Amino acid sequence: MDVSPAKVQSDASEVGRPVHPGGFLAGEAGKSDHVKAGRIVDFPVSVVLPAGGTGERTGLQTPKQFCSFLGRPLISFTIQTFERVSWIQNIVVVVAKENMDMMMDIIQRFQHKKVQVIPGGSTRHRSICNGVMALGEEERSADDKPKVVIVHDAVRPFVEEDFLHKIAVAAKEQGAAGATRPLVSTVIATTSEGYLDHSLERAKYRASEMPQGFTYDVIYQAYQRCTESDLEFGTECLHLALQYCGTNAKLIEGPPTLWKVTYKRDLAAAESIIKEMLSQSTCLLTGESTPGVRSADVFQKAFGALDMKLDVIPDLMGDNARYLLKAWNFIQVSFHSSCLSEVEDILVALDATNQALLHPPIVIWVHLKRTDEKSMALAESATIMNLASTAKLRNILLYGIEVHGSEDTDRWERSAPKVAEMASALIRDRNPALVGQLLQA
Ligand SMILES: Nc1ccn([C@@H]2O[C@H](COP(=O)(O)OP(=O)(O)OP(=O)(O)O)[C@@H](O)[C@H]2O)c(=O)n1
Ligand SMILES: O=P(O)(O)OC[C@@H](O)[C@@H](O)[C@@H](O)CO
Repeated sequence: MDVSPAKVQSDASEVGRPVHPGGFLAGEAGKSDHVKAGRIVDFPVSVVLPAGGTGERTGLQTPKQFCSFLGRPLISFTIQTFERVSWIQNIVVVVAKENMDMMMDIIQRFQHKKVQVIPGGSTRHRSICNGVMALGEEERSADDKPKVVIVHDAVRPFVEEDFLHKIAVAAKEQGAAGATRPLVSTVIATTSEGYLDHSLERAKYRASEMPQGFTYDVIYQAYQRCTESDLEFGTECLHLALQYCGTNAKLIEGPPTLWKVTYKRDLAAAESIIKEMLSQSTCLLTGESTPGVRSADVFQKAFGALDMKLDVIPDLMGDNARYLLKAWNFIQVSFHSSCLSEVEDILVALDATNQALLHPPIVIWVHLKRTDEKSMALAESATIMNLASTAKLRNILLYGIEVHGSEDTDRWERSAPKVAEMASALIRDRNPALVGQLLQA
């Protein structure tokens, strides 16, 4: 299936609630202060992200690292996770020559920092080798060279700063360190005729994952000394460190989120996790209206049941403006169709923060109508459609939910849970096809 880099359509089925992977959400910014969090790293660390593959096993024309989710290529999520780590000095992204221009465009579009792009090789080892050599280039002064190099597949977007810290410190102490995961399937050896020769005792083995860390000298020497056969057929950097530098890597079991996007199903799983992460926090703007305030408890209960955080505030004025940088999603409860101006204010404020490109927010207008109010005139429903079309160009998705008879307390109590359920579904599903629609609760 030829998927344009612009989007990956998938029927991402829930893959279960993910552990919070990686800090690619701006809200994690405070956590990247390693000093405050007790993560002291007093030596220079660089990263090599091999991204020079073609992703054949996905069956797609677009290499998986460039497949997009919610308008953003997978590799951009991975880069952002690393660039947000303050103790990482620089990131070398290794891509196939024919993809270097596209990679530069991605860096520019998503304003990635600390990133250098270099050409990859015909195999993963050759690409990683190119990345390591680039860190040691002549023009870099001796103190520019890193003490530790973290190597991480660009198609493993969900890595956490805590784990990176463990790998970096272990690599500095031991010379090499690697992430492992328990084996899910037993490993068996086959005869040349394709029959079972023997099976390995699974408890004694682990899956080697990424990130891996090395002192610069170890990984540099390992690639200087390894053979052409290693470069052509090898898949394990830790092996090169042992074989050519006598360095036994420290092995650290990592979280389940370290998995590598390899097959098409992994793209769907990655999209589902990214959506989950972007839908975690929402701000309910009740205004000063009684029904709006009354709806708070109902929404809190509904969102809480879905493990979605909901903060309730009257508006985004004053100190509450901080939510524009913090929460990714907003629900504006209002009475009159004229209150679309409140929605417009949110859209303008969100646009001004320039966050939407990296963290596309959802804005939902909940319109509480009194029985005597006529249904929105065509012009008014066209207004929300127009607003939504403009907002979508800025990666902001706007939806509407209309509730009738809200002055009738009982009726509102009955419909509020439904409204909350619809709002949480819109936030989680983020379907661009529904923007501007005025759903009826
Ligand atoms: N010549 C290569 C081959 C792979 N990689 C990178 O190494 C990582 C892990 O490799 P893999 O999952 O095998 O990626 P592909 O080789 O692209 O996948 P496939 O084998 O399905 O083609 C990926 O980020 C991939 O882009 C690389 O930098 N250079
Ligand atoms: O073999 P592939 O190119 O699919 O993926 C590379 C993986 O082998 C590698 O990332 C880990 O096993 C750690 O070495």
